[in-house]
Amino acid sequence: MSTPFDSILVLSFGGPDGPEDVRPFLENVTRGRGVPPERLDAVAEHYLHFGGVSPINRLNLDIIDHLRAGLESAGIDLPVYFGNRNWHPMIEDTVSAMYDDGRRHALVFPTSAWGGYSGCAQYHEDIRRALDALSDKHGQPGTDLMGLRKLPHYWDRPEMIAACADAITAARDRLPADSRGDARLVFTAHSIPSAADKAAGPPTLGGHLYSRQVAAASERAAAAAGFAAHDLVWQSRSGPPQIPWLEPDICDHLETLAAQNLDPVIVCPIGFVSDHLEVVWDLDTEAVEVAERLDLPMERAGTVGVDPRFTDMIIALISAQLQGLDTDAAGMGCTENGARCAVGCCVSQRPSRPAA
Ligand SMILES: CC1=C(CCC(=O)O)c2cc3nc(cc4[nH]c(cc5[nH]c(cc1n2)c(C)c5CCC(=O)O)c(CCC(=O)O)c4C)C(CCC(=O)O)=C3C
Ligand SMILES: [Fe+2]
Repeated sequence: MSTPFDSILVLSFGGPDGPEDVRPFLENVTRGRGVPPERLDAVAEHYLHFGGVSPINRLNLDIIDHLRAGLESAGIDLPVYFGNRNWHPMIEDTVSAMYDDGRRHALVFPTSAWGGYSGCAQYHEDIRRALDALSDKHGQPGTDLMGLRKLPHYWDRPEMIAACADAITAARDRLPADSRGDARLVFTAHSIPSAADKAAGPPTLGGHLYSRQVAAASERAAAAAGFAAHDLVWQSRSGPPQIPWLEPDICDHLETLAAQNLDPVIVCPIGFVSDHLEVVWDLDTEAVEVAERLDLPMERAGTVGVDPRFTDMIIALISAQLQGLDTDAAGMGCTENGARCAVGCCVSQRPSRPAA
């Protein structure tokens, strides 16, 4: 569909809004993906600890409020919609409502900055699912009805790196003045199965696109914050224990660091744009408990979603598209109607999901 863009869809992961949502939400997340029941029980507990409410929906609505205000100041008159992969508002319902409102060509902003199956390809699958649902409803191919163009990976945008560096500096300033100079900087992102990381990105680039992007973003943010050294670790692992995932885990790494010395640690969740459950539970609860047991002073840096530069970045990505940038020039991850970024790109490792 080559009509001009007439709307924006913010597309995210979704999270429960109350205790009764927790189980059905987790069922949606893990549909046929080999997450053991014990792990699901444990994760359900994490959500129930917060009354069954994930902060993610409210945080996304904040991002959308800022985006609407930013678009207005930039003189861009496009309505902003919100849809999720795993919980309400579900992308299928949102896209259907967009169609009913007369929207025919939307730009899709995903709340993941990264490549890889979970961070990019799965968002393309969400877009295809929504177009399929539209097709079922109207009896015509979804792509004859509407076009949806996902914006590119944005982990390397200068606004992101600058916002992340400032969040690190702010965390360092919260440490006691006499030990700040020795602080150790540790970046963390969501772990994924090692096989999924190996398969991440177009085959021509040799795989490992996700972990390489996270490593490169960490390098840049550390340098911008004035750190000569840093570590990169992973968090929130799920899946059966016999399957390798990216390591080390943040909590294991805190043990390793404490065995060396008790210099304070700054933990920067570079892998996430907002303080959702993976941050407030896995870092602010679990990792904090480990650090306290070890007597290791620890400060967690904020996430970038609340920084005005994050909004500026989304608007810059949108403006580039409004100026007629084609998908190839826009950067990796930008395709129309859920098309893969390249042949064989991020092919899912799960036999239950055939590669498109
Ligand atoms: C790379 C990546 C991102 C970053 C990119 C992006 O942001 O998209 C991310 C984000 C998120 N992950 C989230 C939550 C969950 N992730 C799970 C499971 C999994 N994540 C994976 C990867 C990622 N996940 C993987 C490989 C699995 C295994 C199962 C599968 O292959 O799908 C599970 C199941 C239970 C468990 O095992 O933990 C839950 C509940 C929430 C919402 C938090 C909230 O509610 O506030 C968010 C933003
Ligand atoms: Fe996840």
